Amino acid sequence: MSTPTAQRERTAVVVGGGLAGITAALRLADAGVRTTLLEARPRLGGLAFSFKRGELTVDNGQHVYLRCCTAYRGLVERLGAGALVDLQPRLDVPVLSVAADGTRSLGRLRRADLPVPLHLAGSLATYRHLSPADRLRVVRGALALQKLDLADPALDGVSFGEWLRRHGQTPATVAAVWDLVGVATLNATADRTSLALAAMVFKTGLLSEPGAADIGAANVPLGEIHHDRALAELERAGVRVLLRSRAAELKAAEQNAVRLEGGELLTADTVVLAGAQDAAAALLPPGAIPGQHRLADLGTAPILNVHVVYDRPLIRRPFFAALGSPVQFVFDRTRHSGLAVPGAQYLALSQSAVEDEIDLPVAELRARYLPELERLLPAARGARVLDFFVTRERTATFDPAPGTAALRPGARTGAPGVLLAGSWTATGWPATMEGAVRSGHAAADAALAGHGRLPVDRGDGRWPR
Ligand SMILES: Cc1cc2nc3c(=O)[nH]c(=O)nc-3n(C[C@H](O)[C@H](O)[C@H](O)COP(=O)(O)OP(=O)(O)OC[C@H]3O[C@@H](n4cnc5c(N)ncnc54)[C@H](O)[C@@H]3O)c2cc1C
Repeated sequence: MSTPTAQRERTAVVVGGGLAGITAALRLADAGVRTTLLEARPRLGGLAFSFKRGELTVDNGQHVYLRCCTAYRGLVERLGAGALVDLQPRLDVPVLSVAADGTRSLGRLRRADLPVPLHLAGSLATYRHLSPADRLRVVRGALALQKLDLADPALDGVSFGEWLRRHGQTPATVAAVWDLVGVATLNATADRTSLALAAMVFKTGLLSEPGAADIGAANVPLGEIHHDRALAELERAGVRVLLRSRAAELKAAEQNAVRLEGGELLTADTVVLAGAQDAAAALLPPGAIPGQHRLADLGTAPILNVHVVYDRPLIRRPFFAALGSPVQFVFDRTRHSGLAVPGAQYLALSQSAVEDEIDLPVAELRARYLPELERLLPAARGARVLDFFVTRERTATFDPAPGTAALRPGARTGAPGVLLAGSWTATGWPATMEGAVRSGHAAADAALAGHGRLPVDRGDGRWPR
């Protein structure tokens, strides 16, 4: 005879060891649920991971977060990794452009310690990449954006680009401000982005609190936080972590059962599917969520990272953005990577929304990017390239196109005890670490609801305890 759930220890299986799955598993374990975390790959961290290349430890892609990413910051603290991330005291993005005659111009997107929206006014007023008239246009655009109601479903039917044009934005303002920020955060140009997602990003990041957009990043390889620290903390919390363990089938019944590729069957009251949308589509019982057959319509978008090790230092700042160049953002990775060649510098170019480049051969990317780096950085002209390689993430994010909101399900499904998590679910955020962690909290909150007075995620970044 089976024991009633209320009288025995509750159990959960979390499928997927990315940030969403790590969060959900920790929360469930914290609440006393006997939890198993399955990860198909040999490491945790999902899309935000590191690997070894000779002496270098390489991140698959440069990851940054903003001060307003409270849930991600809360997870980092929960993992005891607060000292392994840095956060700018004040937003400061150097933006470099080089004219055809070689004239270099460095603009700065910086914030002051003033209330919103004045915090950006001084920086915009002197922003070299825009004429005075265009600077005013940006201010008007920002004020119009601030008035948008993020709860209005109509926003998702419009492209950000179309809205920007309707609000007086020019190709110059789109390139120097809206796409400069938007492509990196949304992984699509304004014309291909839902106004709902763009408005969410700009309102939250630039127009909520003065410090919201201060930029942070790990000061160690991502794997030290998302794998090493996460594994240690999950095990400390009592989670059974099974790496190299792919869930092949979910049998939803009174007791849900997950069959591993190797044949093992794990039964659990709660199953959190925390893989990407294709993984969820493969495992969800038929009819578990409305519009399940449309999950594949939630497309994906690529991110490319171009890694170059030079024999000498070329940049002094931790990162800069380029304008009027195929180069988007350039990060100094020397310190994080363990590069041991004295005097050498390791730069990583983070290239978002690069559908037309993601499959180009390395030789072609080298021919495209090395001369461009020489044009942007005069010191590169005499420098020797010690290493050049690329990392390609073809399905880095979901495609943030208009119409996306309707395709993103919430955590709850119609199958009892089966929940969804992942940055692609309905968090309101674009595909980010923040969205992933929020989705993990949402799944845990839904799983734990009705099981007594357990702490829930308050959305303030403090780990529910
Ligand atoms: C190159 C790149 C740069 C990025 N830059 C940023 C950035 O700067 N800032 C930012 O906030 N975000 C960034 N992102 C996005 C961010 O990394 C993701 O949104 C986030 O990590 C997604 O986490 P997740 O847990 O939702 O999913 P994932 O990371 O996709 O994790 C899902 C996990 O589930 C596992 N899985 C799937 N199916 C199964 C199965 N059947 N059985 C077992 N395991 C399974 C997968 O192996 C994977 O590990 C970037 C992404 C990339 C790729």
